[in-house]
Amino acid sequence: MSTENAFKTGFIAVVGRPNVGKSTLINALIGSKISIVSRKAQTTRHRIHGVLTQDNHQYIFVDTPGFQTRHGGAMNRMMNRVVTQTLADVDVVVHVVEAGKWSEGDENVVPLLPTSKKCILVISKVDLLKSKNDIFEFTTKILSKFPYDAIVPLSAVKGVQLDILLKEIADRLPEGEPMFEEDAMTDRSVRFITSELIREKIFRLVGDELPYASTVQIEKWDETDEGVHINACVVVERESHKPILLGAKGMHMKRIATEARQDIREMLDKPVFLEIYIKVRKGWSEKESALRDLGYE
Ligand SMILES: Nc1nc2c(ncn2[C@@H]2O[C@H](COP(=O)(O)OP(=O)(O)OP(=O)(O)O)[C@@H](O)[C@H]2O)c(=O)[nH]1
Repeated sequence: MSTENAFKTGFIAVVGRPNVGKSTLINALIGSKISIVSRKAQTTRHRIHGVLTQDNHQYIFVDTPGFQTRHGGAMNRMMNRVVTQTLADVDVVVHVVEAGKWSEGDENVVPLLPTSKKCILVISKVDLLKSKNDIFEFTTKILSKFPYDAIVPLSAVKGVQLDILLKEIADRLPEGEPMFEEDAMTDRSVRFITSELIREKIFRLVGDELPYASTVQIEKWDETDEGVHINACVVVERESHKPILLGAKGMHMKRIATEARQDIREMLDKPVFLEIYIKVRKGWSEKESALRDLGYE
């Protein structure tokens, strides 16, 4: 029997084209970056991005890989399959679009939205709008494309309307006991998170030029009295990817390593010595078996 104060727990996927502000939004909702990382967990159904437990609600945000539209190949097909499977299996989908900016990338997301799920439209970055009136016409246009359950304009950076979004999500979560302890530690290995942190930096810096054509393997992990010595190897598809990743005078690589080292250090809370190499493995994203070798399912 349903009671007003019953605990509600559910899975939430935050989707949208690159750069609309998904990560910023999730970080603003669930707190600092490190707390997301430390709560990363592997379940049989989902890769968990982070968990927020508040009042009598547990919001479990799941990872959804980017929607690939520009590049063909096995990687692309696998990515879209993962997206469709993930969305079929969550309780609430949050589709993020950027205020006043609708592009082909957004258009491509719409057919992947499941009609059988609760789907909330978030209009992000409203702090950048010159006039709030602009948003009305923009929103009306989007509403003709999909039967959204709710609309929330917000700014993750300014912290505007985040509580409203949480309320809209909460209203749509099913009743159920919490699945995670408030401070549940990771059951995904720190090595995996380390490789994800490096990968994140690569995508931030050169993602447009190297879309999904790289992966990161941790080749050495030595814990000593002075700290953790880590050797990581970035596997790219072609020789021509190497200079992109390196950047002029190795500047890209240096920045990737510096930023990744800071995050890893924060996560492990001890000194980190990080070396990153680049390896070329021809056509790896075309071969599903090679993908599996490298840890993709
Ligand atoms: N002004 C403003 N900028 C924002 C807001 N939210 C995100 N941004 C900026 O938008 C850019 C992209 O944000 P991300 O959170 O990385 O976007 P994303 O959708 O996760 O991007 P991908 O990881 O590429 O899919 C960053 O420079 C953010 O600082 C916001 O509410 N206001």
